[in-house]
Amino acid sequence: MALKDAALSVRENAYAPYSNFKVGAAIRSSTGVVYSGCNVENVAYPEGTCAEAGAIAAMVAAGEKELTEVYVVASSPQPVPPCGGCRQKLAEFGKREVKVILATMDGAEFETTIGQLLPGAFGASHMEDV
Ligand SMILES: O=c1ccn([C@H]2C[C@H](O)[C@@H](CO)O2)c(=O)[nH]1
Ligand SMILES: [Zn+2]
Repeated sequence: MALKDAALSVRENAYAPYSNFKVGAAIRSSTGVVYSGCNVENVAYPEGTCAEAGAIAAMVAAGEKELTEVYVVASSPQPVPPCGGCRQKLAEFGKREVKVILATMDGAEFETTIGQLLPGAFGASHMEDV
């Protein structure tokens, strides 16, 4: 399945009664499998989780640890950039060059990379002396 179709499809399942802002994310793993996730909010607001986090959790639960492409779609006028936490999560499982497409429901797409979203990322190399 195409990443775009997977992201649009899973977005319909988003649970966002507090923000009314539904987000869908799809990632392709290094084996070519597509995993998807949607945002899941909670009445205790900080307990809500992002679409990107859901897709990554699905990939890891399936036994995979490398993502090679990301697609995020939301019903906003402009493509929505992942939050800071999701940028760090994406950087954990994807190389800097990995393409990230941010899209709107109207079909507008903005292309970036994990490295551009999180320049100077904290990584394992920073702990080498520990
Ligand atoms: O990239 C993003 C940005 C926001 N949200 C969710 C979190 C929250 O449920 C709602 C409003 O911030 O959108 C995501 O899932 N991914
Ligand atoms: Zn997030």
